[in-house]
Amino acid sequence: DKQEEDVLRELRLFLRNVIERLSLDRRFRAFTKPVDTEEVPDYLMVIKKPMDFSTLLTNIDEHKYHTVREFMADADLIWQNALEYNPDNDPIDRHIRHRACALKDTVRAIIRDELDGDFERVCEEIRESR
Ligand SMILES: CC(=O)c1csc(NC(=O)C2C[NH2+]C2)n1
Repeated sequence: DKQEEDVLRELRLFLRNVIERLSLDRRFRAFTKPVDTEEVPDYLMVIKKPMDFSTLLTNIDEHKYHTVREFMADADLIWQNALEYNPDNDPIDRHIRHRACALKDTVRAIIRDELDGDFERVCEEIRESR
């Protein structure tokens, strides 16, 4: 109904704003677009569900996320994939793991500080009612 569509529209606006702010952070540049499988040919053999900021944005615009929890499941893939694909003790792997952990902490802090628990509960109620 109208009020429910207003809630879901507010959810999309909030999630787009989170992605926009993450995309402006230079530490997270490697996470802005899908990994180029021409440059990194074995990536899809290791990582089963690639994710990046541009894909999250497309998903938001396609109304794929009805709750913040659903969005977080995909957003967490970005840093989880980076930790999995970069396990070695070499400087490049360690640098991207450090950025992956910074992404994990940054997303959690934004959600903790800026998402009203009552708003997420309304989103979950709408989801369960459908
Ligand atoms: C986005 C992401 O996790 C990514 C892109 S390239 C990369 N890692 C490397 O290129 C090599 C350094 N050891 C593997 N990781």
